[in-house]
Amino acid sequence: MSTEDTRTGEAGSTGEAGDTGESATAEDANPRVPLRRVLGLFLPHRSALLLVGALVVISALISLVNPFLIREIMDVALPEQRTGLLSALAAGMVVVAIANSSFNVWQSYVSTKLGQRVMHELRSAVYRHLQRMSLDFFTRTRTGEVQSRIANDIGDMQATVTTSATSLVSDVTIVIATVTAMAVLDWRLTIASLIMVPFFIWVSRRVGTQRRRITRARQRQHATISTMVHESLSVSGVLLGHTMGRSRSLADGFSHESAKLSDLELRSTMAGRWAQSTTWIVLASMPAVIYWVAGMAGRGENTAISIGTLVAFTTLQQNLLRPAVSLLEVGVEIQTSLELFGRIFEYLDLPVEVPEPEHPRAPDRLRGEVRIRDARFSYRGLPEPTLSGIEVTVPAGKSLAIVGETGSGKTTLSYLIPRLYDVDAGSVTIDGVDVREMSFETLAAAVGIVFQETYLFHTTVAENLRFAKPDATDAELEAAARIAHIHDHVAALPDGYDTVVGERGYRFSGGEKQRLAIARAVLRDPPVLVLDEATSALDTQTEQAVQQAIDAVSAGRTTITIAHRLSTVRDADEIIVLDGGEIVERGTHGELLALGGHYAALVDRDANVTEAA
Ligand SMILES: Nc1ncnc2c1ncn2[C@@H]1O[C@H](COP(=O)(O)OP(=O)(O)OP(=O)(O)O)[C@@H](O)[C@H]1O
Repeated sequence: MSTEDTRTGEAGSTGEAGDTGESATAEDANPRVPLRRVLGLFLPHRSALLLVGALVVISALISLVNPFLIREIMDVALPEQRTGLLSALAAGMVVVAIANSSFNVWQSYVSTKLGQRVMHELRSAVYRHLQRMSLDFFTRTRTGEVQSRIANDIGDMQATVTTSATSLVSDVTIVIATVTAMAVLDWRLTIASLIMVPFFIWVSRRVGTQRRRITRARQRQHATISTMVHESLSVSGVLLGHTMGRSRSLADGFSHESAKLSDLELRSTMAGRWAQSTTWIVLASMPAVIYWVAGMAGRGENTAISIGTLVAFTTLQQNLLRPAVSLLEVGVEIQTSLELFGRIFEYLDLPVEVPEPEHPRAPDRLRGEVRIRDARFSYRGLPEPTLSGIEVTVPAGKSLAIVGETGSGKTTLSYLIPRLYDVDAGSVTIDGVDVREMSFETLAAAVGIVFQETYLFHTTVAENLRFAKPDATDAELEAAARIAHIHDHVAALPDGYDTVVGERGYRFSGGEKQRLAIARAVLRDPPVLVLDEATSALDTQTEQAVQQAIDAVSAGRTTITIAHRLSTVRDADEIIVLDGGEIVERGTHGELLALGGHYAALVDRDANVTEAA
């Protein structure tokens, strides 16, 4: 455990690289996201989707009515001075405007709700999936990276998906309907208007690709910034930064990364702006072209275009302006969101390395016999196995101590029991059932762990303890705290069990935090207790307090202790000595001393250290 913590701790000095602790997933990969997969997310909401589509089409069609009313006003009602018809047509125009706006509001409500629902499902799915990832994933991935994908990527997607998808439908409908209406009015003017379309499509695609590239870089930069904040502005990060005199250089490093993000944001916003402006200018000049074409066409016989048609036509053309420009923008936005979807799908596609069995088995009665048979385990990427040929049986209620040099594999072995990793070969069973066959719930009920470094949430003592057992009564909390020898301390605090422990429990001392962790572990009353002993980091008095707590909670349970101080393992029923991931000696304290091998040497060294202290 300690080795691992140091590694992540070192990565905390993000000031230099910002990219330390790179994710296991290949960040440079650019997986093409199939559009079908994105659409698949919306499929379960077919009815809402259809409603949005219908509303969009209706409001687009309604907006087409006005030009025809205008034509009637210009060509019939006004010249023929038919006041009744004029009033009806004018009233019609007002009704159309009201109907159009009402449908728009309704449609934006339904579509935003739909978009938010899909994003919420995606966010939850990613969180749920990441909860199933093994420890391996988290030791390789920057926490800020995970945070950033859930917060920034999905957040940005939300904006693009909800607005882009609806404006896509709406724009396409308006464009098709308007062009049809234009063709009904006059096909020659329509052709003259559409001549530039292929050019616009080409421009949009180019800008889209460019934007996608910038988005990828931008989201990665977001993740870097999140990681830096997460690592260097946490209690541990600040402690390290201050004591190493690196606060200023961390701030400079952050400033550098922040400037990079600003630059990327600017480039992302500006990508394609020139193309958009050109499009706007061309479309806005269209009426001029139309008047010119109409004027020219009007010189021949039988080809004159009525003033009404001309005004109706240019009105339609103005209608086209906004959706046409927005369509080009939507094309670019879709490319952007595909990139974001890609980053999210990448996480969703990560294989679950420690899967929960579909048909779990549970021991008839949990007694707490732990058996490890011929177990082998290798960390990914390491050439040699970290553990091999491990063969241990701890009868229910007995104690096992694991000792060995630093890096010999003690912590790794303890991880195999609660299935933080799965063995590569061999098996781990509890009361005769392979841990791989147990549901996570059964396993958690069977094994309680106290890690070397205590992790507490930024909430009250009571809430922290209840994390182990949400329905625990106050009396149960107190009983657990008493066993762990921490009740008196907590009760003496001004707010007692309602005291907020502070970020990661920094408002408690090391020994107090450990005893809280012990109380938390025994609250569930697990028959097996794994203790990664950290007493070496504590002073003698605190160590005694923690040891008393450990002795108290160990009574009647199977305990597997990773011992860093040999004074604490004398009474263990069995001691195994690890060396290079293999068991090199086993027996009781007396037997191992008599053997005069590794254990005796370790005890010797430990005694010297204690004496020297
Ligand atoms: N996540 C990991 N990925 C790769 N290698 C790891 C990982 N965790 C530990 N190791 C390596 O596996 C070996 C065993 O580590 P482990 O933490 O089990 O040792 P330990 O005996 O508990 O040491 P200590 O007494 O210092 O806590 C070490 O060489 C360590 O560097």
